Amino acid sequence: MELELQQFAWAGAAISAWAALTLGIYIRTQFQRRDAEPAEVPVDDTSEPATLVLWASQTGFAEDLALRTGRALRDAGVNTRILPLATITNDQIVGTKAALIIASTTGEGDAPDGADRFLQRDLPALQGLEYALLALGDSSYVNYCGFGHKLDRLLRAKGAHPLTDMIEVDNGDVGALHHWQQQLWLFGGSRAEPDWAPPEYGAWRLVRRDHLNPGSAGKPAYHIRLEPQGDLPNWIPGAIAEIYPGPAEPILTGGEAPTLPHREYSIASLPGDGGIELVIRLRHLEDGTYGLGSGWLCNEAPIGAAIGMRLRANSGFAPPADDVPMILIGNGTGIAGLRAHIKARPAGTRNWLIFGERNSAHDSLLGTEIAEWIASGHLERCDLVFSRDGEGPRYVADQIDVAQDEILTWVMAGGAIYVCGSLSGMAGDVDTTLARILDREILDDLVDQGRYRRDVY
Ligand SMILES: Cc1cc2nc3c(=O)[nH]c(=O)nc-3n(C[C@H](O)[C@H](O)[C@H](O)COP(=O)(O)O)c2cc1C
Repeated sequence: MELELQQFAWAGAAISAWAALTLGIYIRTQFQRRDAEPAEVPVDDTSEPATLVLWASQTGFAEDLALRTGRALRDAGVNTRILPLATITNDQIVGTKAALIIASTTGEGDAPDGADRFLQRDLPALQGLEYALLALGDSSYVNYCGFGHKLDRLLRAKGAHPLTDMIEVDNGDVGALHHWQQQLWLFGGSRAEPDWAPPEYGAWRLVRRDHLNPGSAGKPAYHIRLEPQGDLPNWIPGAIAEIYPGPAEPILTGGEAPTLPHREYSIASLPGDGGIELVIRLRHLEDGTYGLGSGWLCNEAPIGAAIGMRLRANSGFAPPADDVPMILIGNGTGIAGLRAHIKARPAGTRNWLIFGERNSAHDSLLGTEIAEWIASGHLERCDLVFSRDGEGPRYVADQIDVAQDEILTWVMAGGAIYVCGSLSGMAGDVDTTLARILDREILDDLVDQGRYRRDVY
């Protein structure tokens, strides 16, 4: 079913100074209240100074490694506090023994959302602090481990002492992780811990592959469904599927070690759907071949094929409480991550979808389902923005600009903003527009409060 761009009511007037001021005060007050609560209570109530494990994560891997690191230290009896780098305060550092920092890089050498504020904060307690740094990255990016390097420079400049050289982890490299694990004994960890290994792939089956955009001027996108060969695991919206991008029988049943790097996709379904659903666009490479993961799932794997997949929680894109109004923003295959959230929201919750694609005639990804959500009131408001339809705002950032008064109203009502989709051309423009409407500092506060979350790629 085709959908027309929904008419939006707009107040017409520019945002008044009054609204911006009130919003600032409102969000700051909330921020202070939240900030006063400890992010995590240490498990052991000893007088021994705590060792900090700090993480900066965009899609959950650094956070996951921080939890493993913290657990390994606690198992060895070390008083450990695991905290996000983004919100660490000077008081939380004062009197601590050492800091183990795990930080990924996102964008083009950028800090994960909110974490760059650490670089700007006045933290005299860093002087003399001993630390170790694990930098996660992917060497196919120009700014390999860019944020890790930035952090390392800053820590040294502020007088902190590295106990070891920074360890770079290229695309989850197991050897580098073992290296980190071995260094934990310097911080009181045990040398007897078994080696960390990535979780094993579970056995799934490809049961459906529906072409979502026939006739599109863009590349084909598919709605893919996988069902488990054993028990269905549990997950919550935001979770990520790690797919083995090739024939999986040898690793699932033949005991062979995986030879290909995994590929990650936002999960579009809920456990109640009985399977994992993904929305994937077939990526065409310059040499005429297809992307590794998208080529396997969209083109090569026959229906019925065994698929190796493991799930990873992503607390950075975890759902808000039901009473929090939710603004969901995205484009293209970003509908996947948004769909899981929309489906999980109970009836009666306030949800606003702002979604962009090319042509309404061919690119209304999941258009029938979106129409049903509108009809049932599950979406209180829906703005579909088609860049090539030639009328109205062209991109989601333009629509946000047009609807800025209502965005403000939703945020002032305690709303949260979730963005899923492409980093270049969407998430960056959305971020700039939101910062202009709300003020950059307020947007940063929303990040700290978990009310501005992104799953962008
Ligand atoms: C959108 C995106 C941008 C990325 N940009 C970079 C980069 O500029 N440099 C780099 O070394 N790694 C980059 N990476 C790789 C991540 O750092 C790597 O996947 C890391 O394991 C993610 O950890 P996290 O889940 O804790 O965020 C990028 C990953 C994504 C998804």
